[in-house]
Amino acid sequence: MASLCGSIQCRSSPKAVLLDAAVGCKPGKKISAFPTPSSSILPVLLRSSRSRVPVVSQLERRESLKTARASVAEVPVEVLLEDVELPKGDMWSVHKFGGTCVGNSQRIKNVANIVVKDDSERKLVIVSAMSKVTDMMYDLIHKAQSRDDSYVLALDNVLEKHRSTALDLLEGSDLASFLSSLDIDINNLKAMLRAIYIAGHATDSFTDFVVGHGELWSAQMLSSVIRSCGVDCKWMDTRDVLIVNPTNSNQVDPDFSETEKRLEKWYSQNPSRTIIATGFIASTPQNIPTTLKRDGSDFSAAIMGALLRAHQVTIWTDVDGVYSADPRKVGEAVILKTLSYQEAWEMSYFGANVLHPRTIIPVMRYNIPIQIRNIFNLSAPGTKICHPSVLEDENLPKLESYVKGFATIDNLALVNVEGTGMVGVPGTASAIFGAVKDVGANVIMISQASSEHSVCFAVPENEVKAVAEALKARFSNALDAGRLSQVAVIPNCSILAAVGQKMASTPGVSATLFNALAKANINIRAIAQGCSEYNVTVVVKREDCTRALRAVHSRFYLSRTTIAMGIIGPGLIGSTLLEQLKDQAAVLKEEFNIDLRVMGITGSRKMLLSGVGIDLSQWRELLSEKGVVCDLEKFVQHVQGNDSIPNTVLVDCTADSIVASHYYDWLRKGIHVITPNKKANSGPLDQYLKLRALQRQSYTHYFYEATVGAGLPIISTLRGLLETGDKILNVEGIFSGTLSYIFNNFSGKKPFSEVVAEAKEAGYTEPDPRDDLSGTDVARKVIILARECGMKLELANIPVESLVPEPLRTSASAAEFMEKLPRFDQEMTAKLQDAKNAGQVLRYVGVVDAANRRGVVEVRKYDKDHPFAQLSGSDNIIAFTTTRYKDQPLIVRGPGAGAQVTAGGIFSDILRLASYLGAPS
Ligand SMILES: NC(=O)C1=CN([C@@H]2O[C@H](COP(=O)(O)OP(=O)(O)OC[C@H]3O[C@@H](n4cnc5c(N)ncnc54)[C@H](O)[C@@H]3O)[C@@H](O)[C@H]2O)C=CC1
Ligand SMILES: N[C@@H](CC=O)C(=O)O
Ligand code: NA
Repeated sequence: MASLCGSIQCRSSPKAVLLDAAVGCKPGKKISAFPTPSSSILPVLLRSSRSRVPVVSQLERRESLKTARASVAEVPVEVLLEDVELPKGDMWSVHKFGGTCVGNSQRIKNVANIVVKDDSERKLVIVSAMSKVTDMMYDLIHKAQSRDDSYVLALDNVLEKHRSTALDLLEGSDLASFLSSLDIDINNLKAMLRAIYIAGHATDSFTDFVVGHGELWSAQMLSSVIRSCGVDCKWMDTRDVLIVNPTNSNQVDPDFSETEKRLEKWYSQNPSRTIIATGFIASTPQNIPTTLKRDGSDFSAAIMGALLRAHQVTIWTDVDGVYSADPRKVGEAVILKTLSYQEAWEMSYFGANVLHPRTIIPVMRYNIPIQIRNIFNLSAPGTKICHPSVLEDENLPKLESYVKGFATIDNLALVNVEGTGMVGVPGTASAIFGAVKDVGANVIMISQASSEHSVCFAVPENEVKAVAEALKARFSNALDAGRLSQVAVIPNCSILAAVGQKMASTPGVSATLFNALAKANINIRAIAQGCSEYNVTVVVKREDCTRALRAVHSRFYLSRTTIAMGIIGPGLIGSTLLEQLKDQAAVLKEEFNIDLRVMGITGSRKMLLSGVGIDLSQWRELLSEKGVVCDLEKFVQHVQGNDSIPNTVLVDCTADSIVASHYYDWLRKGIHVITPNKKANSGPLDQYLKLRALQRQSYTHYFYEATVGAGLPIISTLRGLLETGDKILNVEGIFSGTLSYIFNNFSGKKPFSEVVAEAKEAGYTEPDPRDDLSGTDVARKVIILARECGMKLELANIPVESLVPEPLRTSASAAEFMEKLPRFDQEMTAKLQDAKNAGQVLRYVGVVDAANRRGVVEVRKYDKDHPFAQLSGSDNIIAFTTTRYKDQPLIVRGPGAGAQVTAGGIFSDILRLASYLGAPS
């Protein structure tokens, strides 16, 4: 029989018995059959040409052939084949192996191995051309029709690739058969390409005929290898079976009933439990070769799976399955274990490299699952695409099961047709889309609000010019008359779609999606959701698309809440924060789903950058060994420009007003800012107001709890009072950890300068301790709280009593100041003695006098039983007197300076940010 090729194993199945009887061999004994030219369609193509190629198609020959030639132990014998009925049902499993799966001889052996190991009763295997071969074949056509002689050489390369693969794979008569059939094919191709060369043109069917050869060769080689493993196996040229009708959109529609008839007939003449069939290629009802176009082999497998009512169609590829988002854009994308047909459909429509939607339709009719598997990672279970009722319970977090994945389409433009003249006018939409159709543009998304003032739709960017021109021409009267105000084009857009079957009828999914986008500061240009609710589609600026994808992906718990952090100023506080982050990172990841990645650390001289996150156990060594000259702009770009992380925060641990002056720009870029640095909030009022206004307008966060009272909840307490409608009358307190420590410990036993040195050593002071002793630091805190209460004060408005001896105020450096301070010890001892004599203690206090809208910083004397006199260590104490807390003020007290508590306050702001960005609370 025509397609018997190589050796086959006799089996004791009914069909095999028939064959066994015919050839007189026992089950298990090998028989061989002669090959036949695979290019069975060629004569059909050339029937009307004057070629010397025989004009009887193999199909026709097969019609008339009632016998097939076979051989036992290489001796040809005639085998009489009787019609055998094609069994259908779940005894069949269908596999499809793409080009990379059969890319070389070793891979073809692997494929054979997988096929042999599949213990299904019957198997049909669709195989693509070896990788790159289809492109090589298209290149032959291209060269020949451009009259480029090098097509001859290129054809030799095609021949050589298959010859050498066959030499690796096959031997004996199998090899001889294949090589002889390959030679015939190549000679036929040579003739055909010559004809194309002379004509300078290739028709579609000529092209389809040529390019389909890759599949013919890989199917023949694979079937030979499988037979050599002792498995009864035949190869099928699907052009003899698969019949399709071209549609006008460069697609084809399978003719299922004709294909079924032909498949049954083919099977009756080629009964086998394992069939290796060519993917991609098919014929028209007139037996003209054609192809199934893009992703054609998947489609071949789906059609065959449906016709056989197979229990499963496995699509073998080189990825572990379908990802929740493009893994090149979202590093944390996960493989989905299951998808419903509709979900797979939507994902692939929106650009996910899943399956072409049409591939799903044939199998969906019979609820046949499609399994996507990685041929290079057999341990990965892959993704199963099936009816929603059989989706496995994956124990996924709730939201994940609602939204399965996200996909994007780039290079789009939005067209907005706007005007009052459209309202209530039937036919407007038809006229708009009629004009779009006339220029052959593909409308990807449509959105129209019910006010009917505008119709907005997305088309591929390269089609938008023609669309806009067509619309302007079509509506020129309406535009002139003002019934339409504009046909506007918004270029550089992308679509982001969230896909999930369970989104239907689940409130809150789109709210969560939009919320995640808002929090990532991404503006949505247009929205569409069909009433199937399987996808929610938004249009965003192209430059925002990847960030948008990451933000929504991370929000729906497909990945952790991941934040890219940049730490500026790894001094005392900064380095303590890095230490705390290092210790807590694993717990945050595992228990709270928060993944904090320090992507950069910059001091004032060197910076260290990382693409994945700095190893915090050795950041000091890395900074000193691998650090580069610091450049704040580059640093910020790097931290924000990370590939896989949607959220960025810069943590300013300096006391630098220049660093603080960048906050506005950073927030505008969507970068969150967290800081213990008081310079921005106590700096020039106009800049402060601008910063806060920006912060309120956007979803970008600016947290600065540690600027007052270090880790103590001062800002948050004040906010809480104000936001719940309380009225602040007065905030009074000891705001300086340094001064608190000094006054708590300066009892006269040690000189004043020594106590100051202790405070510095303990990490309570500002980088320059004069900022503490001068009262400036306290004045800044008073300003910060006053402004928080809505008072518009500048630092200069606060009268401050300085403790820095007059002659030291102009010392060149903090070090010089510390060195000279002992000269003034006696002066301070005298002040202390004055207070003691009066039975009182000295305390350095700051006051926000909200009632009188002023602030003050001064040394006050307090009785020894006053709460302010009871402090120890670096304690701060802050008393809020409000309308609600009038008789007894609300008091917050505790250590208000020091590395651990300050870094802890910053850390807690970072976690607040994570929770605002969607981490579970
Ligand atoms: N020490 C404490 O208890 C508290 C401190 N703070 C604030 O924390 C901040 C840091 O204080 P410390 O760590 O004690 O100071 P520090 O002097 O130990 O550290 C500051 C670091 O910033 C670096 N730096 C300065 N300018 C820079 C620039 N332009 N770019 C990059 N790096 C730069 C310095 O080289 C230094 O490493 C200050 O704003 C301080 O007011 C806030 C609350 C409590
Ligand atoms: N130097 C400051 C540190 C906190 O802001 C202080 O002493 O309070
Ligand atoms: Na605080």
